[in-house]
Amino acid sequence: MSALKVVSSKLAAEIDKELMGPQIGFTLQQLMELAGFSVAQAVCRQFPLSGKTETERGKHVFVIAGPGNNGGDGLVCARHLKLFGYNPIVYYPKRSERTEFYKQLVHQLNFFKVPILSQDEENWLEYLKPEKTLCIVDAIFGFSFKPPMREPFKSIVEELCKLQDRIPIVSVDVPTGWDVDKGPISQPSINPAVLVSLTVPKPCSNHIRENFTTHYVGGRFIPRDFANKYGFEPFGYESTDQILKL
Ligand SMILES: NC(=O)C1=CN([C@@H]2O[C@H](COP(=O)(O)OP(=O)(O)OC[C@H]3O[C@@H](n4cnc5c(N)ncnc54)[C@H](O)[C@@H]3O)[C@@H](O)[C@H]2O)[C@@H](O)CC1
Ligand SMILES: [K+]
Repeated sequence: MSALKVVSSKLAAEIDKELMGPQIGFTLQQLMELAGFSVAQAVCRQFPLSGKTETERGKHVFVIAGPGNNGGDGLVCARHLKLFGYNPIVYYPKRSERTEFYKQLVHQLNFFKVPILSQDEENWLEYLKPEKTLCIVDAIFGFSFKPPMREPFKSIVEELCKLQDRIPIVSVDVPTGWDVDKGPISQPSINPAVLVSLTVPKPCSNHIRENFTTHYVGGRFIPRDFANKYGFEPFGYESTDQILKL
């Protein structure tokens, strides 16, 4: 398999900054909406509800949201999943006070009656049972993660690693705990069943397990010349799709 075109964590941060800079003028909210929407689409593509029994359709999609923008993508994803007929439930243990915007995303989840576990929920693992859970959306950390991981996420990720053989994990942008550039640097590590790279894959995506992880790219929000400026070709999304299987 030829190595994918990837951009480093440093370049990914620069791309983000330029997209939201004065000349282009995207807002974070716009990009996050498209990012979360594309992750929801990847869940639908990978775990379609059509033809499933009532019990299967009722299973939870357990979304774990971290404190930064990767977590924000997870909150948006949960809202779209609800609209798509799924049964999302959100665990958001460390809520960002950085901007009002994150609180608004939580209000929107309440509006859609998506359950959000309390911040200090001790029994969160009760919601993670193969017979009750369709998949886990790992929206804990993305391209700004710097190891080593601090609590409470260290313990959370350890628990996810124990469960991942029985419940598939969908990682948003970067499998949580992986070094963005070097891949899995400590054990145990998350091995996602699905990785949704946003805008362009990061170098760590070259370490996903072939024949195990399905890799999508999402976050369809840049024109060709901008992609070329950063050294990659735009992805061949079809029609109105927000994701492309790589
Ligand atoms: N252009 C794009 O591709 C876009 C990317 N977005 C998302 O934004 C993400 C990047 O967001 P951020 O820059 O906010 O960063 P992250 O969400 O990756 O992480 C930042 C947060 O993690 C904490 N953190 C970092 N290292 C830690 C450690 N070792 N232990 C505990 N906590 C730690 C930081 O204190 C901060 O709160 C991307 O990966 C992607 O998911 C979208 O929301 C918007 C558009
Ligand atoms: K992640």
